[in-house]
Amino acid sequence: MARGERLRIVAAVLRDQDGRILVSTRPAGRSMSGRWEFPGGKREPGEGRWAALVRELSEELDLHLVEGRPLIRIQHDYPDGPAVDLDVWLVTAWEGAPRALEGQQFDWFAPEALSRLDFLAANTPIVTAARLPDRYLVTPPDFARLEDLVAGVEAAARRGISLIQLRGDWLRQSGGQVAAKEAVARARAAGASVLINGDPGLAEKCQADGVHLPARLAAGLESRPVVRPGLVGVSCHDEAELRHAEALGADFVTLGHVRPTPSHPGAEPLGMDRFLALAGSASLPVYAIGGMGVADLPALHQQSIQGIAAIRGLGRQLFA
Ligand SMILES: Nc1nc2c([nH]c(=O)n2[C@@H]2O[C@H](COP(=O)(O)OP(=O)(O)OP(=O)(O)O)[C@@H](O)[C@H]2O)c(=O)[nH]1
Repeated sequence: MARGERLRIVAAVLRDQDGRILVSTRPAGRSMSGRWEFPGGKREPGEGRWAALVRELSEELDLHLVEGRPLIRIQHDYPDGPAVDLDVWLVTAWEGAPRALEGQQFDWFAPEALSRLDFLAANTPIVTAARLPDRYLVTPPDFARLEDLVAGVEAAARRGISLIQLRGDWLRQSGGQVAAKEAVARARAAGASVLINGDPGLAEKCQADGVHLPARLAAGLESRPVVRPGLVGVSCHDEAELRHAEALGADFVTLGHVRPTPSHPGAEPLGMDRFLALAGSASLPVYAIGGMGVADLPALHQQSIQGIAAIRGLGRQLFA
């Protein structure tokens, strides 16, 4: 392999009707054998990304892939091994039942169980991307009463928004903690995870699923604030903040503002081209934030972006 050349790998995240994800072990005789990975392999010269994935899954597991889209793309340099470009797809339709054709083990796991498996080192962000949804709702700053906010969080969760960030000064004001705890409980009962903006201690008190750090708070940290399995998200606006979030061991970032947004009047937006260039350099899942809506998702998915984070674009009306 020429110096600087990366192995181009395609890999698949297959999710069954129960939300379980298919993973397999590396067969005996291969590098890093016995470790868990997502099925896939090297692209052949001249072969398209999807064509390579279809071939690999047929050769390894006797599956015929029908439909899928890019999920995440990351680069990883193994200290004693190859430099890889991992192009991971979320496969949404396939035919057949898996059969191990290469002597590997395979199994279906609930997303939260994946983090207990001994995966290849490059796979941590892929496991996170496979667990996380493509919509991340941030609560609005303006609402009439705390009860309305709690009801809005519950309504969003019932409508299938499965990742929600509670944000606002109200969190630290009278009644805020009680309301946050109630919002966490009701969202969880409806199948959603809730992160608390800016306060790991409060996240713990509210039994939330993690914390979301504003950039200025992240800047003052040298290590990840919450132990796994709690999620840590970080807001980023430029390359330095993105690199710092990666160094902290954040699970994911929001990156923006992509477009002008009423939340940050007058702030110069990144614009889509700059956003895509920065997001493409990230080694963790990235949500586009700032003037984003559900209509942006197909184009973002094509660029291996996790999804969108939004207040207005994901249900402002729920908090009326
Ligand atoms: N299929 C797959 N490969 C992965 C993942 N994560 C990861 O780092 N890789 C790396 O990507 C390469 C996969 O190529 P491959 O599966 O065709 O490799 P191979 O069986 O010929 O084994 P080799 O590494 O001994 O050459 C390996 O270097 C592997 O370590 C993953 O989740 N799935």
